[in-house]
Amino acid sequence: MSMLELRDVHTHYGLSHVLQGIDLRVEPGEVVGLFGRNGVGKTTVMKTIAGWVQPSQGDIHFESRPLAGIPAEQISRQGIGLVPEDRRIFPGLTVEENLRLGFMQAPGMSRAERQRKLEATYTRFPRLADRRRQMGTTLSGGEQQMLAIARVLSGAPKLLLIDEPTEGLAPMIVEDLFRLMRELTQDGIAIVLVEQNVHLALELTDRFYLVERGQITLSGDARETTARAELIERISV
Ligand SMILES: Nc1ncnc2c1ncn2[C@@H]1O[C@H](COP(=O)(O)OP(=O)(O)OP(=O)(O)O)[C@@H](O)[C@H]1O
Repeated sequence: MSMLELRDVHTHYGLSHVLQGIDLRVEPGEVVGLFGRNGVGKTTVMKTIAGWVQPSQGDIHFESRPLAGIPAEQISRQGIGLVPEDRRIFPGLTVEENLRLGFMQAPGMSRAERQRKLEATYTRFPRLADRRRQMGTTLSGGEQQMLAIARVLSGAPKLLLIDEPTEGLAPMIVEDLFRLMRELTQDGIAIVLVEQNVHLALELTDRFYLVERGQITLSGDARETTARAELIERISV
């Protein structure tokens, strides 16, 4: 069994049938790209995996355990971290307080361990270290994205779901973010990435899925030239 498996997953918002039978898998350490136009349901796939919304039908398994119907906090404790599109930096809290809230997701961590993790986070994200006493919401867009990722990482996820991380960011920051995501995969973390910049995302992606109207209509190996070409063609029509 794969690390994560979705079988015939359906999700509704009220009467609106948004996901209409999603089948998807993620292997350990793999980067999976989830592509598609606006409004086709990519964010809903991510939220359904993380338990932020509940599927109305279908099975989701993470490390062979069923996830569907389990509360979001519990899913996060099992090792799935969602970095949402809107970043959700807590207003009125400093960078460090935002990070400390992330540690609360990690089960059974001692105070000393938490402090060590915090220092390790600052080593990986020096810009956050410089700004640790600054209010989180006063950071630049790129720094807020880093903070959102750092906060989720403090829960020690095995699988990260990252939703449109580069939206509205300057090209240099986008490069930093991709460098960071590459480092995370080298640490063995699997990633599901939703990204509008398909060409850039494909450089990091091992396998991809194309979502159209709540269904997966194409999937493939991102390293294969023909599969990549088909994806790019399908997305640009
Ligand atoms: N909370 C909600 N209540 C009702 N409808 C919603 C809700 N969230 C999303 N939708 C609708 O579900 C559909 C899929 O939205 P979703 O955000 O998953 O798409 P997406 O592919 O991630 O789009 P985008 O690239 O624009 O973020 C859209 O039609 C959207 O309007």
